[in-house]
Amino acid sequence: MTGLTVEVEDLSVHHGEVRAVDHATFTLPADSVTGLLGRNGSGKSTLLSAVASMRRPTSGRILVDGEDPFENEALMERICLVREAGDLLPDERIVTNLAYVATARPTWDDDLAGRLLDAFRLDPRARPRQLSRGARSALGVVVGIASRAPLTMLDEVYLGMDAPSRYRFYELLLDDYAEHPRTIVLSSHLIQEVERLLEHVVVLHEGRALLTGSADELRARGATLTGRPADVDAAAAGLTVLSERHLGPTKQTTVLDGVDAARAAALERSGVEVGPVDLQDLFVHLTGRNS
Ligand SMILES: Nc1ncnc2c1ncn2[C@@H]1O[C@H](COP(=O)(O)OP(=O)(O)OP(=O)(O)O)[C@@H](O)[C@H]1O
Repeated sequence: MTGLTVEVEDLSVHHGEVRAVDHATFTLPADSVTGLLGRNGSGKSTLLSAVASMRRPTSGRILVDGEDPFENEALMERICLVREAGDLLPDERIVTNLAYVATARPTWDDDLAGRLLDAFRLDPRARPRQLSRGARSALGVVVGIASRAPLTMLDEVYLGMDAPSRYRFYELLLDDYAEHPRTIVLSSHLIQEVERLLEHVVVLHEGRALLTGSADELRARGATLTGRPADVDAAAAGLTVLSERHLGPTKQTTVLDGVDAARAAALERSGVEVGPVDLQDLFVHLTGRNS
């Protein structure tokens, strides 16, 4: 089973007067991990619920594996959207809930679900309503990973999970993805944490897909310049500065555009180290303005 491709064309989804998604266009490649990055209220959840066919687009088009997902039952069992706690029945035991999910998901792996419950120390006899917020989120993670859906969308599933649990989640997701490639979308604003997982990125801002591409392409749009402060300042002169940090006697400045391979080589020769841009810096720069 391979992952599904998602094509979003000029998509708008309104909630009454609110244009939650506003003429967004992008493609998610099959068998990749995409970060859907955006500030609060940028439209991430609305967009994902439209792809999962829980909301009808106001205009524009969504194609999943070339088909419209709306009321498409055959496609629905291949698409899994996990929001907090995975939309489970709050008063049924976890084991009962998972058995119910399994009947709806042909790709469900029961052994994996058991191992994930152990990893997050979730008692199968517990009921979702009794769980702490972080444990409920971990249960959502179990549903999302063990479903092994060809299109798996995890909408800020880490809410309330502490740092060790979140890192465990990233590790378990990557391990399973390596063995069973599929299309995974992670919506998040914890960019520094998820950055290393991402192969592809869509930055949503005020409902629009502001930036989309492979994570490496986006990182190559800027550069970090590290070295003696005077040398770094000279190298960054005239460029758009995204951030500046002092690291003991050295300075690190992140710039956008303007550092091609030839310029990077010249800077390296003059003692300024050139590295890729941090996605977080790029994200803050692009979405920080209230335009
Ligand atoms: N059911 C709804 N009715 C009216 N407006 C809504 C509804 N759901 C979302 N919105 C509005 O649509 C916009 C996008 O919300 P959405 O939840 O999709 O964003 P988000 O990027 O997922 O946000 P967050 O990161 O805070 O979860 C916001 O302005 C929000 O207030």
